[in-house]
Order: sequence, then structure tokens, then C-alpha cells
Amino acid sequence: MKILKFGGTSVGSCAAIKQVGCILKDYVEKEPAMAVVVSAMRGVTNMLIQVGTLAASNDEGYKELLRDLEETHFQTVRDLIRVQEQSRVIAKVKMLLNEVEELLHGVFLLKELSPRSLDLLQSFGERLSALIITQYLQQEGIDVKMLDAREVIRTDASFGSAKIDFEYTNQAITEAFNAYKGLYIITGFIASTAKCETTTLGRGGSDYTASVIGAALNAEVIEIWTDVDGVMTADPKEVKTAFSLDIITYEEAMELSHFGAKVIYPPTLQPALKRDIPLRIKNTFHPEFNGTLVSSKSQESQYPVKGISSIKDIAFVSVSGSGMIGVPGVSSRLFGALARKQINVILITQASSEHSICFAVMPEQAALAKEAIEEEFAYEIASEKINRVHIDEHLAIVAIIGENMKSTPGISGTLFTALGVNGINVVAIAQGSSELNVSVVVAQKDLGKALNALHEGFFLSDKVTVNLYMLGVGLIGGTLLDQMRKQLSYLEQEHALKLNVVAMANTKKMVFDANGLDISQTKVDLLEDGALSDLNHFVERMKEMNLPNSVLVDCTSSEEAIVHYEEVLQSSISIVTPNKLANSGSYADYQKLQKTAREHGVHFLYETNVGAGLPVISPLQDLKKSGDRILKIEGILSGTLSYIFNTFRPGVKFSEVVREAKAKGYTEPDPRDDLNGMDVARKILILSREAGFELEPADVQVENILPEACINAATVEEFLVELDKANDQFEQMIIEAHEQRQALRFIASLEGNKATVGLRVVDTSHPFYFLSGSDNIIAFTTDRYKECPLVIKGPGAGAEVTAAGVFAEIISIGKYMTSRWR
Ligand SMILES: NC(=O)C1=CN([C@@H]2O[C@H](COP(=O)(O)OP(=O)(O)OC[C@H]3O[C@@H](n4cnc5c(N)ncnc54)[C@H](O)[C@@H]3O)[C@@H](O)[C@H]2O)C=CC1
Ligand SMILES: N[C@@H](CC=O)C(=O)O
Ligand code: NA
Repeated sequence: MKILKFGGTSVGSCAAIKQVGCILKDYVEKEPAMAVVVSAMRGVTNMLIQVGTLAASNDEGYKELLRDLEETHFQTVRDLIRVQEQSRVIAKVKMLLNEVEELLHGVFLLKELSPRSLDLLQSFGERLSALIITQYLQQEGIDVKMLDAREVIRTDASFGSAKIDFEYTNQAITEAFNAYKGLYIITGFIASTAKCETTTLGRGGSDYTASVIGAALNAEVIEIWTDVDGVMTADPKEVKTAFSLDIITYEEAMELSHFGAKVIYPPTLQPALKRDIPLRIKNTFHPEFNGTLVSSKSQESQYPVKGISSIKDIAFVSVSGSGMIGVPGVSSRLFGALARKQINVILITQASSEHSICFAVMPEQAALAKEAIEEEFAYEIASEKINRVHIDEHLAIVAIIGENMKSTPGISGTLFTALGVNGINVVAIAQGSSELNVSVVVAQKDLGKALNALHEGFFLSDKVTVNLYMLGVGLIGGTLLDQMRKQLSYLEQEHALKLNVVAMANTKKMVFDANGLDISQTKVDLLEDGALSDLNHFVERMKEMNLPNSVLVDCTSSEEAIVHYEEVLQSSISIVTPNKLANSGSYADYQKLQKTAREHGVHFLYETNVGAGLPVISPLQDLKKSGDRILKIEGILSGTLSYIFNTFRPGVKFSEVVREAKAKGYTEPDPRDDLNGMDVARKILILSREAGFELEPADVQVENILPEACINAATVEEFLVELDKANDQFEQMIIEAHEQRQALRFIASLEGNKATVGLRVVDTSHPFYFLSGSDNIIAFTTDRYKECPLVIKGPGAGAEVTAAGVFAEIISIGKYMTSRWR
């Protein structure tokens, strides 16, 4: 025998009831013996309570609400029942509703809704739905009969949450099922006293009905049909990657439901559980899916943790003081005082120092808890042996749950790593001695991030999602977007790395989507409907979204952007950037960012600051880390200036070559930053710092090659016009060099702690003579590379290579995140 229970959403509309009909039709062919318990239509119980409350407060408005209630049911009949049968069924429904009307009229006159009347009033929800469903199923040719549970389930008169008389009830159920071998449609939630007064069974009442009937008939399984795919690994509203579990134990179900999984309410299933009757949670709207089996059997599973659950809002109460150490009876007095005030304690922690006891309660009980404890310990508080009670609010509890945790080492390692790398502070920890549940208290604002980080750590360790905030989608950012678009599915399939662009901004617009923007669209389309760009808001939103594994990708050249770096790193968000400004300001600022990133366990990566996509900074860092000493750095660090002096020849206009470099995407947004040596100065400054020298910007000697008028031009266009006028001056320089078989090279060097940048003349014997395109060349002379320097050479500017360098660093963060779980 199978017992099926359909909850409110499963019978909440005409379409849903039709769906139930399909499921049952399918079942009756294969499963001759079964019974079906139904809840009231979705929202109806609440409406009944509301209408009763209005009537009791002598508010005529109850009549209108009653009409809505009538209409809901009439409309369902009209939608489900064939026209020629409608009036007959509507008459039956109307008879029940007339009773409701009479009852409410009495409540209205008496201005009182007693628990007894409320139970009777609520019973109509199930009686109406069972009636309509029975009529519908009969019309569809399914042989069914309605059973009003009040005929078989007997309770005491504790209205609202009545206690069942199992002896009578079990007997009555058996007799009812002996008398009729077909399919019963049974009202959930309601019962009756020996004096035929209607009662209800309290929270989870329809589940309880199914369980009581299942236990009485020793059912083979109880199927709870709802609107989700069984019990999920986490709340899918919070964790998009949550998935449903095949099998869990009663205890796991119990723990999960205690911490907020609303799918079932196991306490009401006790009668069935006592008889070891398994439950299956199924989705009415996805019936072919197997759902979750809840039974006494624990199954070997690839996941030691079965689910992650939470309580959104708790208050954390701390009682501390020297007078607690080694004094027996303190906790008994403490919890006794709470119990007397009916305060429910959700979680308790005590450090072995015994100096404090902390516990969590619902926020609405916090003040009462404080009062109760301060009253109980008034003497100790007055004599300063115990401190005043301290309450922390806006906290939440996250719990990992699973029977197999007890036999699996490393669970807490994963738990704290997942929280730690995402900058989530753990306020308190509690683990039951059964090791079935490990709970941590965290700030409420971190709850979503904590759930996602833990879910990733325990269930998706073979796939990591990195959330990207893209600031600046000009040449480099736009190219990066193009490159990512092409690689998304490859990275996901071959490298278990999902890149989620959750925000994008340029100077004009900004857009956000925590689920990930659809980057198959162009940046123009994506930004079209965005809000007006505002960097402060952008950073605020980043913090509010509070997503795990977050990275800011700053592809601007903006001074305003770097102002936020410290705050971003402090929010446990990594940064990847080609923007050189942050590392080329004051040494103190440079150091501060390095330190902040280290302290918060996040990455600050900027390989593209020097040599674009060429590996320059990381090899230098490796030399330094492995104990080498940097003696000298010499190089051509500007792709633009390299291109210009590799291309510029007598007879060619200098300003035209500059325009070409700009068109090829080598230059800074303002090419003067290249030509005035600033960009190169920044790069040698960054390299010097990476090499261990504490240089300030003013320590770099820069020889500028631009005429004054070019420097002073108001816009890039005006600058290019001015540059046209200076062509002769550059022509003269190149002619002289060519005559000597020499080349012009813009060289940066660092020796000791002296850094210079300027235009030099080199002959064919110089290693920098033979270069082409946008080549950079960098020579490191070190203790280990003394005779022959370590040389890195290759294209050092351009959109594709730079974006690729940024992309590589994003991937390296993803890889690091994946490696955490392996
Ligand atoms: N072109 C190259 O070969 C290389 C460039 N870089 C660096 O890459 C960065 C980007 O360069 P490009 O893409 O050429 O610049 P770009 O001017 O084409 O794009 C900059 C983007 O940043 C946005 N932006 C600027 N300020 C902003 C603000 N305050 N708020 C929001 N958005 C803002 C702009 O709207 C634009 O989308 C620069 O820092 C540059 O130094 C680094 C290595 C090589
Ligand atoms: N404008 C820069 C771009 C790379 O940093 C250059 O020309 O090198
Ligand atoms: Na580089």
C-alpha cells in the first residue's frame, strides 16, 4: 500500500489538480492499493484564518473575503468539471460554503473566534479541496471515494494542535480501508474528538495525516508530493547550483528541516518513522523525476555532507565572567531561567576556559533572554563575578548536515577554508556530538555568500565558479570579453571553471546580474539598459552582492578606480588589472595593497602592468622569492615606442607612425603617456619595487621627447595636430641615426636604486638593436644571471596580447580556487 500526499501547491490551481489527475491515472494502472491525502488549495487556509479574524473583529469586510474564497473554489470547479456536471458540483461546494458563512456570521456576532471555531473554520479548506478533487477524478474515470478524515482520526480537544487517540484511530482507519478497496481521497490536517468536534493537527498537519494513515496500514511508502524536486543540497533560491538528493536518512531530514528546508516537517512523520516506513519526496510538476527517498538506511555517498541549511536571523547571547569558572550549576541555572520563560535555545557554545557561555535564540526572544539571565544572576552581576549579558544581532546560522561526516576527516578544514578564503568571519561554532550537524554563526550579510561558498566546497569541488566584476570595457576590456566568450564552454568542460561576469561598467553605464550576464551579447547591448555609471555605487554593489570567489577586473586607466582597491581587497575580492596606476603611486600605497591582499587571503595580480601579456613580473617575483638578488634591469618597456622607433625611417612622418601605433592598440588611451616617457617610468618603477627597491615616482629620471606644445594640447586630437608640426625635428634625429648605422631606442634602466628612462642611440652590436613590431625586451642581471642576463622578449603591447594576459590571471585565480578542494 502506498500513501500519497499532495500539498497546497500541488492542488493550488486547476492546472495543478489536472496534473495530480494525470499522476493518479498513471498510478492506478500500476498500483492497485493506495490512498491519497490532500491539503487545502494553496493560500486557502490563510484566507480562512484571515476571514475568521476579520469577522471576530466585527469587520464587515470579512464578507468580501468570503466571496473571494467562494469564487476561488467555484472557478476551480468551472475549470475542471464538464459543463453539464458543473451545477451539481457547485451545489455541493456551495453547501459547504454556506456552513462557512453561518459559522462566520456567528463569529461576527459573538466577536470571538475561539480555537474550536477556528479549527472548524479551517477544516473547510481540506473538505472543499478533497470534494472538488474527488469529483474531478470521478469525472476522469478514476474510481475514487472521498474520506473525511474526521471519520477515522480521533483526537483530544486540544484545538489547534490536537493529540491523536491512536488506539481508536488505527482501528477506524483499518475498518475504513477494509470496507472499501478502491482509492480514497482523504482530507489532510483535520480530525475530530469523540464528541464530533472538529480539530486540526498543527503544523505540517497533512503530512501527519499521511503518516498516521501510513502507519495504521503499515504502508510500503509514503510519497509527499510537493513543488520541488525532493530535498535539495541547499535552498535553491540562495544557491543556484543546489541539486536534489537521491537518498537521505530520517535524521538528516530532521536536521535539514530544523534548519529551514521547508520540504517536509519530519516531527509530524513520527508515526510512520517508528514503523520504519520510508518517505519519498516527489515533485508534482516533474513526476518522472525520482525525488528523494527518506529512510532509516544510510547510504554510501560521494558527498559526506548531505545538505547545507541555515537560519536567516538569530541573536547571539553571551554570558561571561570570572565567576563562571569551575563553578558547578551555572549552566543549569542559566538554561533553567531560559526554560522558565519558554525561550528556545537554537545553538550553544562554551569554550573550555569556562569563562563564557554563548547561545543563539530567535531575535524576538533576545531581550527576554537577557532579562531572565540578569535576574537569575543578579547577585553575581552586582558583585562583578558575571558581566552584564551581551547580545549580538544581525547574525545567521549556517549548518552542514550529513551522517557520513563522522567518518570523514577534513570536513571542518573544507568548512573553514571555504568561509576563510571568502573573508567570512565565523562568530561561533557548534558541533553536535553525533557529528550529524556542524553549525557556524556568521554575519547575516554574509549568509548568501557562506551558503554558496560551502556548497561549492562540499558539492561542486570539481567545478568552481569565479564571479567577475568588469570595470572598463574599452579596447582591452572589450577584447577580454571577446576572448572569454569564445572560451567559456571549453573552460567549463575541460577545466571545471565557470566564469560568471556579474557586473560590467564603463564611464557611462553599469549593469549587474548576480546570476551572470549573458556575454554572448555585445558589450554595447549589455550596457544599453544599464544605470548611469557611478564608481562609488559600483563598489557598493560589489560589496552588497557579496558573492564568493569574486574578482574585480579593472581594465580602465582610471585614477578613480584605484582609489577603491584597498576597500575591494578588504572585502575579500581579488583584483586583476592592466591598470598601472595603483602600483606606480607612492611606495606606501603600493605596499599597502600588497599587504591588504595578503591579509585577506585574496589575489592582486597585475602581470600586464609591464610587457603586456609577456611574463615579466612573475619571473621577477620568482627570482626574488627564490633568493636571487637583482643587480640591474634594462629594457624597452613600451610597445608603442618600440613600434614607433622600429617603423620610423627617414622619409616617413613621425606623427603618422604615432597614429599607426594608436590604431594598432599599442598606445595608452592618451598616447602622450607613452611619448612623454610616463608609461615607461611607471613600468620601471613597478619593476624596481618588485625587485625590492623602495623607489618613489620622483626617483625615476624621465627624459621627455615631446615638444612643449604637444604636452600642453587640450585633447588627444589637438596633440596629434601639434605633433604634425614637430615632424621635422624627429626627421632630423632619425636621419642622423641612420647615417651612423644606429637605431633610436627608448630605454629604461635600473641599476642599484637609480632608475632612468630616455631615448638612446644604439648600434648594431647592442642587443636592443634588432627588434620589430611592438617588441619589448627586458634583461635582468642578477647574482645568478651575472655573466649573461636573463632576457625576455616579445610583443609588449596590443589588445589581444594584453587581454590574454589579463585572462590568464583570471584563470590562475580560478585554478587556485579549484586547487583548494583537491
Ligand atoms: N593597450 C595595451 O597594449 C595595454 C594597455 N594596458 C592598460 O589597459 C588599460 C585599458 O586600456 P584601454 O582598453 O586601451 O583603454 P580604453 O580607453 O579603450 O578603455 C578604458 C575603459 O575604461 C572605462 N573607464 C575609464 N574610467 C572609468 C571609470 N572611472 N569608471 C568606469 N569606467 C571607466 C572606459 O569607459 C572604457 O570602457 C589601461 O590602464 C592601459 O594602461 C596595459 C597593458 C597593455
Ligand atoms: N601603451 C603601453 C601599453 C602597455 O603597457 C605600451 O605601449 O607599452
Ligand atoms: Na607582463
